[in-house]
Amino acid sequence: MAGPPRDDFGFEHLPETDQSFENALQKARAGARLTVDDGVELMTTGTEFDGIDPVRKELVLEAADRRRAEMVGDEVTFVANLNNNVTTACTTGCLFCNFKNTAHLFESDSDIEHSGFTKSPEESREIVERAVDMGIYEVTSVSGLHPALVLDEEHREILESYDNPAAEVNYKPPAVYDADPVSYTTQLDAMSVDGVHVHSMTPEEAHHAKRGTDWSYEDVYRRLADAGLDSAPGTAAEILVPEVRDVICPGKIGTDEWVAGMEGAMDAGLDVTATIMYGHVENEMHRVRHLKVVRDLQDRYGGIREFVPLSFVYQNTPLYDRGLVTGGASDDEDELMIAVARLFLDNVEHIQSSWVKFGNAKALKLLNCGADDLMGTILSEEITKRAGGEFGEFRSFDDYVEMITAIGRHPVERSTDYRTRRPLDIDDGPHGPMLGPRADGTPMLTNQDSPAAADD
Ligand SMILES: C[S@@+](CC[C@H](N)C(=O)[O-])C[C@H]1O[C@@H](n2cnc3c(N)ncnc32)[C@H](O)[C@@H]1O
Ligand SMILES: Nc1c(NC[C@H](O)[C@H](O)[C@H](O)CO)[nH]c(=O)[nH]c1=O
Ligand SMILES: N[C@@H](Cc1ccc(O)cc1)C(=O)O
Ligand code: SF4
Repeated sequence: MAGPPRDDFGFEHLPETDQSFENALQKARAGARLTVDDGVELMTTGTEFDGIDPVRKELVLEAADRRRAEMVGDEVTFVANLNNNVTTACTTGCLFCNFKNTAHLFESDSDIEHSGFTKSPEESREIVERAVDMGIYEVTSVSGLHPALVLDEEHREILESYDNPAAEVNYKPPAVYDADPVSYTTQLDAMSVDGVHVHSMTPEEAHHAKRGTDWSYEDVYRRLADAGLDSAPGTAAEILVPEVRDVICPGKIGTDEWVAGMEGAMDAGLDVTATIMYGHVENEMHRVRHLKVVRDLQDRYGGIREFVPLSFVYQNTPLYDRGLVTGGASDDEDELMIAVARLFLDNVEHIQSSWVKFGNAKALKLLNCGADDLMGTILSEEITKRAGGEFGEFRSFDDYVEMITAIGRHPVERSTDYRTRRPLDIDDGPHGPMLGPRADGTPMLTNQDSPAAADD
């Protein structure tokens, strides 16, 4: 597993508890609320010895699978969606991320080649238009923290009023860059094609959208919602324990700020998701403490629609290049992450198995370890691919129906908030989306599969 360096960080929080595995398992089976120590016992299959005990692991997975069946039944959901990320330019420098390109490479006077992009609002709109024609329900959009990107023109005026905006508030005017991302509100408005659901603005991005002002997260999310935002992704969470963030993303907002951002989004009336990015330098105590932060937030607010465990994709990342990790999570760790998330988060209904991170075979296996959602069609992917992930960028509705039916579960197309659901029958193919604003059941085709491309 992620190897020897994990012991080298001098962490204060270690996977040590006063609980026993047997007690923790008994509580989990009885549906009692788990403590952090209970969670750590389950996640490690017992802290009294090193390594995963295969027999105990099966008992944890079984308990989680049973809990999933009790909480949400045998349906497996997925959403017809598109990822449309606006820019890869970022000034934050997280060590697990290969999505970003250093923002100064995008400046007009830089002649260093790079593989990044910045889309204009018009380009974003065209991309979303095409996907809405294909039947998508949702567009997911997450971006780097581009110095010219502002909430709106009022925000730009405030940032320009600083004496030295680049140093004080991480702002440079669009004229400095080859391409202008304009503003978050303009981009969201451009992506709101025919009322398609716009899922965007992580707490990190919301923090960027309020830099240099005294605006609250709620104010910012309200303005974003007015521009077309429907819900917010709870990425940027990584591991919500300061000593881990200090190692993997020292330039990022802290744990409290992430929680404040999520609260602001929910105060503004938006649904959110929550995530964990695991399998790097952190240990099981960090993972379960993270789950506790999410469970406490959900106790207070109730707006977290799903929890998404993102297994760290290590290949092309600075963490791996610099020898801080030697790999990602093992299969056992992925299974136990999903299972303990299901058992610990007794107040979050849906746990996502992310095929883009796990591949089909493991993603299906994880549906028997506590997960009940199989992500979305996405049509395009940059974060995982650029980090070295190899599981592609598209799953068709027929793929979904076949895979989910093959494991004896029931495929269901969902809305982002899970409130609208449409069961699919394997005998009624070919299958396509029905919930999007222009969806009519026609199968979605990617450029690669389209008849036009085949003629080339
Ligand atoms: C790339 S950022 C984009 C949005 C914004 N810049 C932010 O940080 O919130 C979105 C999320 O992708 C995930 N991510 C980035 N690199 C990853 C990797 N190598 N493996 C798994 N997840 C990754 C992280 O959880 C991160 O918060
Ligand atoms: N877009 C990606 C997701 N998840 C999006 C979800 O499918 C869903 O639409 C959203 O969470 C709201 O319910 N998950 C990934 O792991 N990678 C993506 O690129
Ligand atoms: N796009 C993010 C994942 C993501 C986005 C939105 C979510 O709601 C959940 C997860 C990634 O690939 O890592
Ligand atoms: S995770 Fe987000 S903030 Fe961090 S470097 Fe990548 S794009 Fe930038």
